Amino acid sequence: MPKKTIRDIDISGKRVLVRVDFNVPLEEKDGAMVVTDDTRIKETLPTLNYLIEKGARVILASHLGRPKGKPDPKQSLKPAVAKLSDLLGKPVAFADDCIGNEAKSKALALKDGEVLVLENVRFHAGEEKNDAALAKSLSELAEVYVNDAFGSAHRAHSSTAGVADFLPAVSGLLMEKELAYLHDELENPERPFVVILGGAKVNDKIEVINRLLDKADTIIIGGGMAYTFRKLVQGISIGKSLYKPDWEPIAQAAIDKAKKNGVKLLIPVDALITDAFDFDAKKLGETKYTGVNESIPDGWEGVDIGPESVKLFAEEVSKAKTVVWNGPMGVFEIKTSAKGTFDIAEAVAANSGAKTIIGGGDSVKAVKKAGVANKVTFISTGGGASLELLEGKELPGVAALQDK
Ligand SMILES: Nc1ncnc2c1ncn2[C@@H]1O[C@H](COP(=O)(O)OP(=O)(O)O)[C@@H](O)[C@H]1O
Ligand SMILES: O=C(OP(=O)(O)O)[C@H](O)COP(=O)(O)O
Repeated sequence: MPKKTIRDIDISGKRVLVRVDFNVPLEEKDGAMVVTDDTRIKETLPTLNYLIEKGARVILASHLGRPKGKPDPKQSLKPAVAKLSDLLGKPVAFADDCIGNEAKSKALALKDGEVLVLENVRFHAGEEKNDAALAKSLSELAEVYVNDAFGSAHRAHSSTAGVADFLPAVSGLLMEKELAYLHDELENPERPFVVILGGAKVNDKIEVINRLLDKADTIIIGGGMAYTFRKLVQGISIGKSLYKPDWEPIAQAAIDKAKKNGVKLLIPVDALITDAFDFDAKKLGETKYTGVNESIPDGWEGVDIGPESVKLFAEEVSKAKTVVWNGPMGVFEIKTSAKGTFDIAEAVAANSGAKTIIGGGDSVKAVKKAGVANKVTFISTGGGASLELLEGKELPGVAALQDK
């Protein structure tokens, strides 16, 4: 059922609470946090400019990172505010808490066309629990709620879903664009349909594989979840690579279902490994490639796929007619472990005969860093959200909005 958008309601002069997904990659530079990929901010500009032109008073809410329900200066939205102000070419106000007196008085002080950003909603433990009291407090800042956070639409949280119980709720233009494209293009994808999964959010994504096995012809697995599969299929030991015992039965069920459904499940056959990994300092210790199907020694961990895996995956990608990719193949933020991700980005971009869709905050950053973003068909701001849409799930952030 199509949802009402900001075009369907009168918003001039109204205070409008817009949930955006400004969960952008940050890096520390000279002691300050800076945005290293502004795609998610840029993509909200059509909505924000529309609201500004119509004279709405715009209040933006977002999460950033996973701060575990309490304030963490490293996960503040302030760097995103600086970026937004540059992009809009006007000042943007900021409130240090998403609810409370400061947020209220700053929201009430807004004039037509002015913009206020609220601090990270996940600084409150209620956000991820979809706490009604938090949703109500957020709703009291505004007269209308707009959800433009496609990247978070698979989360049923206070600011993505709960708040819609208290305000008229419609979709923003980015949300509308993402849903229209992904829904239409992926309903009956041209085959072979190849899905590439990677990244670090294994808890979220490993569950998705099961349902994608009913849709895709090939599923390629790289990134953090590959090691559980390699342990099971190749019988190798995986050192201290990303792994949880809970993932084993889920991976085994996927392996069995792939066989039953005749879906090709491709996993890496080699890896770049390191004996020390400090993500914040962007540093690896000693690194080396393993041989094919070789175990990873104790104390070492896989941080990228190796050259033989790249060959295997690229060959499969070259034969596809539709490719959906979410999740980097390795820790691409560090130069030494970026090659696998960049090589796969090149392989996806090289298949000009296929529809190629890349989704997710970090995946999009990786494809841009690889310099091939203009060669893919569609860039989505949502990773988990696009996968859940592809699975056929109803996204709670969309379900909460008014039908047309
Ligand atoms: N083998 C690995 N070990 C640890 N982290 C990894 C590994 N492979 C990829 N990553 C990390 O995964 C992160 C992105 O994961 P995720 O958030 O799931 O992707 P997206 O934001 O595109 O949805 C990147 O920061 C990358 O460094
Ligand atoms: O970055 C996001 O998702 P993604 O990594 O799947 O693209 C969204 O902002 C959701 O963040 P979350 O996975 O911490 O809920």
